[in-house]
Amino acid sequence: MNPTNTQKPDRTCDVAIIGAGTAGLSAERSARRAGAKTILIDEHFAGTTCASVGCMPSKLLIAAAKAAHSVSDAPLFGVNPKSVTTDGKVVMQRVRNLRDEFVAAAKKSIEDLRQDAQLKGRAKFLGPDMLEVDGSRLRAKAIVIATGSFPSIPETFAGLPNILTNETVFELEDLPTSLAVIGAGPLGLELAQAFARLGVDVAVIDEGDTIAALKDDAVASSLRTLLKREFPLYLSTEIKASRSGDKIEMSWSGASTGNKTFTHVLVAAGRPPNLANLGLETTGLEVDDHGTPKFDRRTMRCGSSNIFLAGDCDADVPVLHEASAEGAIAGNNAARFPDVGTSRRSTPLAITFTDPPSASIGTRSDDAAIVGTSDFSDQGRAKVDGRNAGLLRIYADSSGNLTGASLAVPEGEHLAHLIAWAIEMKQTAMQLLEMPIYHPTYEEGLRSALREICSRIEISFAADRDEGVSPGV
Ligand SMILES: Cc1cc2nc3c(=O)[nH]c(=O)nc-3n(C[C@H](O)[C@H](O)[C@H](O)COP(=O)(O)OP(=O)(O)OC[C@H]3O[C@@H](n4cnc5c(N)ncnc54)[C@H](O)[C@@H]3O)c2cc1C
Ligand SMILES: NC(=O)c1ccc[n+]([C@@H]2O[C@H](COP(=O)([O-])OP(=O)(O)OC[C@H]3O[C@@H](n4cnc5c(N)ncnc54)[C@H](O)[C@@H]3O)[C@@H](O)[C@H]2O)c1
Repeated sequence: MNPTNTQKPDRTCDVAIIGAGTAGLSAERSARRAGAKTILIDEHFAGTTCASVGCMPSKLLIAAAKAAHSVSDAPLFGVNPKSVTTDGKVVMQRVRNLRDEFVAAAKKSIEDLRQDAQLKGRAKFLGPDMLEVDGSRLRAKAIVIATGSFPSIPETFAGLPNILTNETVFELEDLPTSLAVIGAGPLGLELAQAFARLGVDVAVIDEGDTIAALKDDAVASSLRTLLKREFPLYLSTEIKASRSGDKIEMSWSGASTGNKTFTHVLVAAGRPPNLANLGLETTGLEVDDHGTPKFDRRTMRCGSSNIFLAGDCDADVPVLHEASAEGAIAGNNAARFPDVGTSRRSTPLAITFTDPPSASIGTRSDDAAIVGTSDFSDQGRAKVDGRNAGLLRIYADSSGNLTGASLAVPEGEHLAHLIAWAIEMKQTAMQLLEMPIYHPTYEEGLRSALREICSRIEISFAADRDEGVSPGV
């Protein structure tokens, strides 16, 4: 660690937290609860990314798309809605109105802090225990960095008109006419499908071949097939963009070749950590190849320093519940510093809210893992609802202990939680099969995968248990 900065501070505290997002707010609460005098610093105090430009506005747009889709799906059931129109201005206004309510709730938790526990301005390290915030110096015994992430915009889009990111797309007054979505990660796919279902001419283009961050090729392939019924998805391509009047001409080559002019482009090409210009070079922290400080995810501590990381800025698991968990670990340890404790981390769980939703749960321990598969094209309840498609794969070790899963199936967000909780509770495939499952439900779809795992490890069923697998009855 670099030596302590010897300049005289304007203020002092036990724990300074940089960033009032989900992770920073959690860190502040946790440090305060542990008895520390805290100061929470933010450039804007504009509400969290989740509430303002992330989880909540994206789910509001998806909710509108779901309404539109259920109408377009109605003829399948013999229900024929008369003429249906989408009022894009009303769609976007509702997104913003409810988004503003979530933002107001996030801001309220900041307003509730003591006045002397908040500091507005951009923070920069002057040394490992000293920050400069808009010209004033703050010394802290321990510091939590919770500065979030920012949208990466590839060079090819520089200077072009109507280039959107998650930070600007929800400000559109009306739905765009056409939209190229760059990136087939969770962000790109969620918004691409939502806009497509609301009548926008959408295409998704990605330089890689992964979709929705899924690592299981069979599940990814199943989701890819389903999404391609709704909009073109061009993967493994090199992308070029140029101005065409007030529009953007996109061309791509590689696994597929094409070009098309779009009124708007949504760049969803990842969100790297927000760590530039933070003065990290004055801290002496060891950084990885991307410039992110190395840290222990059980303590959130950077090396043997007094500095902790939390949330998207650590580039570990950039989802909300992990930002909140990391904030609590970092804040508690910062307050206890140097008496730092280790915390258990929960089973990895990431969900992408496409339809069907996809999810990655736990780990696929190794190549020898036993895999059980459920094909939802024949699942009873899914057939009833006209949603019978998708694949679910559960992984177990050689004793049948559940280790992970990957899925893209209807109601997948709920099934993903059941599997994650079963893994947390160290359940085996057989133990999960012994749980009550009501009929007819999507949960019944877990059974084929679990039974396959049991049969592979040659676990025989108890004589008083039914071995049957039936899609509907
Ligand atoms: C479109 C979108 C949809 C998403 N959907 C989901 C979802 O459905 N489910 C899910 O779990 N996750 C989702 N996420 C991810 C989730 O939003 C993030 O993981 C989470 O918001 C990260 O919180 P954070 O506290 O790390 O960062 P933020 O909330 O971004 O907070 C960082 C704060 O640091 C401040 N800051 C930065 N630098 C400085 C500095 N130098 N000085 C002072 N202040 C500074 C910023 O002003 C900001 O307030 C989504 C993300 C996006 C973009
Ligand atoms: N449901 C959720 O939890 C949810 C939803 C949306 C976003 N998020 C979070 O938001 C963050 C950003 O999401 P994301 O989907 O942008 O990130 P991501 O990194 O998962 O996906 C980015 C995609 O863009 C592609 N890409 C990168 N550079 C490119 C280029 N120059 N040209 C073409 N394609 C390119 C990558 O190959 C990748 O597929 C992530 O941290 C994610 O966890 C979460």
